[in-house]
Amino acid sequence: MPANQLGKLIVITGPSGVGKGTLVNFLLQRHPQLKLSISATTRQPRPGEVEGVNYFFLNKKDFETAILNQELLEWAEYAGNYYGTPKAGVIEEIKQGNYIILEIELAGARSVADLFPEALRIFILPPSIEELEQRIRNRGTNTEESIANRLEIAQKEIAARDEFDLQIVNDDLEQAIALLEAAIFPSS
Ligand SMILES: Nc1nc2c(ncn2[C@@H]2O[C@H](COP(=O)(O)OP(=O)(O)O)[C@@H](O)[C@H]2O)c(=O)[nH]1
Ligand SMILES: Nc1ncnc2c1ncn2[C@@H]1O[C@H](COP(=O)(O)OP(=O)(O)O)[C@@H](O)[C@H]1O
Repeated sequence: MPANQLGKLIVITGPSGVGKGTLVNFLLQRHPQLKLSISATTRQPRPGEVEGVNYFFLNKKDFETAILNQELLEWAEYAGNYYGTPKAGVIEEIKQGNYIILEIELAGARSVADLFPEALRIFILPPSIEELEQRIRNRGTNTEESIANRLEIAQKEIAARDEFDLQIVNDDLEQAIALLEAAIFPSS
C-alpha cells in the first residue's frame, strides 16, 4: 500500500463472541466512509444471516476452487470451516483510497500483516474469559460443542494479542467504539 494510503486497511481480530460484529456495525453506521469486506465461508448460515450481506456462503468445493483460482486475499480454517477474504473488492477499495475493514481471525490477520505491513491491526479483548463465554451463550447461535471449541480457540488467539498494533477491551461498548474511532481517524 502506498504511504499516502496508510491506515486505510483495517484488520479487526479477536475471539468469537468478544463483540467484533457489534463494534463493526456501530462503526459502519456512524462512518459511511468505512466499508466492510464481506467474507466467503463454508459455515452454515445462522438464522437471519443473508447471503452477500453477512457472508458469501459457499460449499467446500466452490471455496476450494476460489483458493485455487487465487480469488482470496487470505483464507483460514476455523472451527472446521473455511473463511476467506475475496481479493478483488479489497484491492479495488485500497486503489480508490477508501477505508476497508476486514473482520477476520488470527491466521488471516497474520497473512494480511505479511501482505500489507502498513495495515492497522486491532485486537479486541473481552473483559474476562467468563464474560466471553457469557456473551457467546447469550447470543444463542452456537451449540455446546461449538461454544467449547470457540473458547478453546479464544485462549490461543488472546495469547497472540501482542502481535497487534492496538488492543482494545470491549467492556463498555461506547468506550470501545471511541477507542476504535480514535485509532482509525487519528486526527479527528
Ligand atoms: N481468516 C479469516 N477469518 C474470517 C473471515 N471472515 C470471518 N472470519 C473469522 O472467522 C471466525 C468465525 O466467524 P463466525 O463463524 O461468523 O463466528 P463468530 O465470530 O462466532 O460470530 C471469526 O473469528 C471471524 O472473525 C475471513 O474472511 N478470513
Ligand atoms: N460491550 C459489550 N457488552 C456486553 N455485551 C456485548 C458487548 N459487545 C457485544 N456484546 C454482545 O456479545 C455478543 C457477541 O457479540 P458479536 O458482535 O456477535 O461478537 P463477535 O462478532 O466477536 O463474534 C452479542 O450478543 C452482543 O450483543
